[in-house]
Amino acid sequence: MKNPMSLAGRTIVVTGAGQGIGLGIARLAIELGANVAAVDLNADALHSAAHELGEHYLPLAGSVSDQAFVQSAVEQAVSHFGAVHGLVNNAGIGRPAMIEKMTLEQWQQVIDVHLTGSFFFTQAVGQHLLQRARAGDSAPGSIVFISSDAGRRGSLGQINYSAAKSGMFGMAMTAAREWAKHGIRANAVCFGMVETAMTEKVRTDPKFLETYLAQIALGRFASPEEVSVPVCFLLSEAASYITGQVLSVNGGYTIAV
Ligand SMILES: NC(=O)C1=CN([C@@H]2O[C@H](COP(=O)(O)OP(=O)(O)OC[C@H]3O[C@@H](n4cnc5c(N)ncnc54)[C@H](O)[C@@H]3O)[C@@H](O)[C@H]2O)C=CC1
Ligand SMILES: CC(C)c1ccc(C(=O)O)c(O)c1O
Repeated sequence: MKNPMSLAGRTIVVTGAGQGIGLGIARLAIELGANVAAVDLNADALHSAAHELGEHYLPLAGSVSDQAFVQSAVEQAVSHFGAVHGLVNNAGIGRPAMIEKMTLEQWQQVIDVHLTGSFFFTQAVGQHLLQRARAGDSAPGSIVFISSDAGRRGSLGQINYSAAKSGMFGMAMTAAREWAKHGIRANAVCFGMVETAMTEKVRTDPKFLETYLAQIALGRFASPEEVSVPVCFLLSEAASYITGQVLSVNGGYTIAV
């Protein structure tokens, strides 16, 4: 029997793949047999992973909030690998400030990357998946939106980020509803605290550290490697009956029915 978690012969676009969780997802997807079109603003980071990840890895440097770049990145992925079967909207930034002090620039930068960037990629990849569906492919692909518990329960100093991460749920559910009849699935994954550069300040500040750890049922933060597994699961045929869902991967930071 074929391993249902296999991504053999699939091409996945991963945004924010230069480091952290995105790089973890790219590595695991390739290990599971996929080709990965890796998108990031940081060209040096992308190119330094190229040697390790080999011929199944296509680095594409640019911003997710530049629509012309997004269109061209998806075209390059299709022409290089033949088709695209999956998308992970992972690129993210934080621009923290308390509500009363947040500038419009801080608000807008976060919205542009998380929401507008994910919209551009979902639209461009979605158009390609729809084309394949119309040509007879009954399961053309799967889209994963990377969200956060900040979008479920709020996060101090992050009204921009929390709004963007709640928005990822809405985008996943809408894409799932619009495209289910074409066999295209869309889900969101909601992470708790993962050990990456993005959270270094919070994780290493004794003032925040104890408060956070005390709220996580498993009592520890996650590694980028372990949170990449459920993302690849959702991209794979093992998740063929899962769409429109928000999967928490947070060590029990939020527990609810
Ligand atoms: N680290 C954590 O604890 C959590 C992270 N997340 C989400 O996971 C995703 C990945 O986060 P991390 O790996 O922790 O962050 P990170 O800061 O280590 O990596 C983010 C990557 O996105 C890239 N990026 C930023 N803006 C971009 C743009 N405009 N276009 C293309 N690439 C861009 C950066 O260059 C970087 O390589 C983000 O969406 C984040 O919000 C969600 C919950 C918790
Ligand atoms: C509330 C979630 C887990 C959270 C908290 C803090 C940060 C950060 O400092 O960047 C995040 O990115 C989060 O997703």
